[in-house]
Amino acid sequence: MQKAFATFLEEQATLDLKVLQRHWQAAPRRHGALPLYEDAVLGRTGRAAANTALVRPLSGGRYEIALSGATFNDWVDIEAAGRDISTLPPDCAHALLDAIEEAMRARHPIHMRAFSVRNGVVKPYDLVVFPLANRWGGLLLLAYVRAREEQFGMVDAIFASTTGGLLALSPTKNQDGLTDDFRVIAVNQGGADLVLREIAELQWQLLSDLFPQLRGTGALDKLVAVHNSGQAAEFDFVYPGETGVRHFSMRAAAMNGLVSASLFDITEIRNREESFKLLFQDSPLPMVVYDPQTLGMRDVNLAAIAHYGYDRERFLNLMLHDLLPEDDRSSVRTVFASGPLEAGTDEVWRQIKADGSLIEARVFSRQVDFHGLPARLAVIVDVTEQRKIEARVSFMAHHDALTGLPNRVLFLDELRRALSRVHRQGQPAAILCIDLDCFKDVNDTFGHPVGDVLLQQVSDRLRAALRDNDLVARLGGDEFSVIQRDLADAGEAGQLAERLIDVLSKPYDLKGQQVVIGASVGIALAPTDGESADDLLKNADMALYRAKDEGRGVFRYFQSEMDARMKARRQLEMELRAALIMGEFELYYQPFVSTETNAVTGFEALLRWKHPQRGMVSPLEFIPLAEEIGLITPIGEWVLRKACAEAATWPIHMRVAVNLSAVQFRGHKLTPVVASALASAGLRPDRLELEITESVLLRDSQANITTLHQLRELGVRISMDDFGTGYSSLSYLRSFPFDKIKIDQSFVRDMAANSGDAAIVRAVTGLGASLGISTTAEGVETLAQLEQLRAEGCTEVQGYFLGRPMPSSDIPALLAARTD
Ligand SMILES: Nc1nc2c(ncn2[C@@H]2O[C@H](COP(=O)(O)O[C@H]3[C@@H](O)[C@H](n4cnc5c(=O)[nH]c(N)nc54)O[C@@H]3COP(=O)(O)O)[C@@H](O)[C@H]2O)c(=O)[nH]1
Repeated sequence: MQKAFATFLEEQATLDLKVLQRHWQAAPRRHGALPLYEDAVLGRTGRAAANTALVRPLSGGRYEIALSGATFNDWVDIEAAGRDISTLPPDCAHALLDAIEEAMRARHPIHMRAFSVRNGVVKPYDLVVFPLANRWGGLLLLAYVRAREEQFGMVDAIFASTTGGLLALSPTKNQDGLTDDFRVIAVNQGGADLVLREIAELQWQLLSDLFPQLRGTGALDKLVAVHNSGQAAEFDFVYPGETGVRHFSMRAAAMNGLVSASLFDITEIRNREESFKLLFQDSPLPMVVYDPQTLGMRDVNLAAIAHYGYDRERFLNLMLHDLLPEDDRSSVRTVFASGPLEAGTDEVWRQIKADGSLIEARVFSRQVDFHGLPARLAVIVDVTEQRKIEARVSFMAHHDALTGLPNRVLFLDELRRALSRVHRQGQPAAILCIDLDCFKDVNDTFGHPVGDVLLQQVSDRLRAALRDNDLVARLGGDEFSVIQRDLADAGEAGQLAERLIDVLSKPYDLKGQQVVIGASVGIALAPTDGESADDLLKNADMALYRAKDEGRGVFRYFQSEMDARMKARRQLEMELRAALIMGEFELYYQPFVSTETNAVTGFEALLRWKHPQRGMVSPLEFIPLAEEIGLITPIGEWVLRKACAEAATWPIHMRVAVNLSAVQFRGHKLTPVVASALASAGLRPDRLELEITESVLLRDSQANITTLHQLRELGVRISMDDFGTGYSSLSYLRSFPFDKIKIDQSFVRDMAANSGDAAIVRAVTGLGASLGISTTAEGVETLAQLEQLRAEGCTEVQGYFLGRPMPSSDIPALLAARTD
């Protein structure tokens, strides 16, 4: 019945509003202006008059209520006529002003929903504002309000909408008349959801019946205390429910004999806190929580205590920057306080431990909530060891392990830096390349460990001889290089070179061995001798090459013509490599003849290079280069195989002599190669004579003598070439039992004129005879020389007089001619 009446009223009101709207629309308008108040409203509002108010604009954006009906006054809860709208209750004033301004802008009636709140009850209204013209000019506005049926209490709204639990609890007494439990009077949906029940299941029930374990949590006692004391309280409790342990937070207040309580599930927060605690305290990584404002420590984990060595109490009294050395504190304070390290940092901080030792650490920090306050959690990764290793690796990458000097990589970096300084400041610099003379001999004679000591002593001397501004590096082997910065003139580089040669030429004490070596130096000047670091180094190296070439123990400045020579050498090197592949080598054969029978006893194989453009190239030109670049090994093997193969076609008593370079003795491959050459050719080993020079006995002498013995075991003959030209030829005869001594052609050439040479020839032949070693004299160019050698008892002779080196094709003719 009541509902039907309400609907009736609603319909009436709607009708009234429609009437007003129709009048406003139907009213005449002049020139599109708004309808006049007199035409649209005056005497036409009828029943709606109670719901309306006539509003008049004042100056300064203010509005006054000129007339107001009873329903309108109810809405604003005041007699509105004659009032400035701004003095009405704010809920109505705001709604009215919004609608008025909108209607004036739109020049059209505006319909809005407005609310009034009285005594916690919210009432919705329809508010319609009609803009009108005033007959005297200006505007008028008609405001119409109509209450809507629905209305609701504010408390109900909050009660229904909050997801937290809200409860109204009525205390119950026990037999002793004391409050010890509560009955649920009201509970919202949020509360029911929290405890996983329906509202109907909870209402009017005792808490202890609903939640039997609640008493054990202490929560019931606290509610009783709130009721008894009238004091509100806030507390947390843990409830061991059917679905697992849950954490709740409760706020309770006593109210008119009831207790109202709000309940929140804080299980997730507590779990998060627990896992944070677990991750924090049990983490093997040192961690601290600090206040981003004061940098004071809030918490430290066990790993941090162990790592820094402070006890917990002392640690917690520290500020974050107390962990840093004095010098770093001010800058770090800003960095850590502003907290730019959200995702971690590449920066490494120095830190001090309780015992004063310094560590290096990376600090990763992020914002955390610590017991409800903003804080930063810093994870500390100690990188001290890693940094030491990195530093060591970097040092090793840039320094020579034996001497500790910068290596080639660092040297070139420094050279580039020096060069840009030269370009910037215009003051020249010099690069000095130093090579030790006779270092190889020391190594070969005394072994590598002694060679290493020598290199260390050389490094020390070089370091000591230089200014702080200069730099010395070991580029490899016995090669050192110096950067001499800020030269006053080019002469300074020469003076330094002289000083270095002098310093390095002084005797060394190597594990009790007194050794003297020398040094050669090549100098290139920046910027004149090269644009780049590589060019300068290359040119200094070229100058060094020249210094070594010109007698060692000297220094040479780079000159541009050296470059041309070096280029020519490089060209030769390239062509030499190609020659072997292209088959441009040939063997010529020079006979040696018995002084006793005048018969040819064999031939010496002599290498020739038939260059497609340059013609025949002398071995004197290319063999040293082939030795230097290691190409002599394959070339020598080719000579051996070819000579053996051709000798196998000669009369059976004839031998072939093959020259061996000392380089061919390296690598222990010589004996198998000789054996293979003999086997492939089918040549009897005693028909092969291997000629060696003293260089074979100088370098790696012991290993080479072993190889000579192995060759001898094959049945091959070994002869000593160029005898008498070396420093200790006689001593070589002691080190290996040679089959033949070849007297150097320099003695033969001047034998007639120089009695000294004749005496040497006589001594060598006599020595050979007494040791049972045959002697061959080289370079016999005249009959007189031949006769003299025969008279001295020389066994064999060789030279242009007896036959020049010839292609193998000429051998049959030569042999035929000599037997005729
Ligand atoms: N490791 C190798 N060394 C080799 C090989 N082939 C040659 N050589 C060495 O090259 C040097 C120069 O040799 P070459 O130009 O062939 O000169 C030899 C003869 O032509 C020359 N000779 C011979 N008789 C005379 C003479 O009466 N007068 C004169 N002015 N020169 C003469 O002497 C060179 C032979 O010398 P040697 O070896 O000491 O017997 C030279 O050192 C060769 O050894 C090779 O395959 N491997």
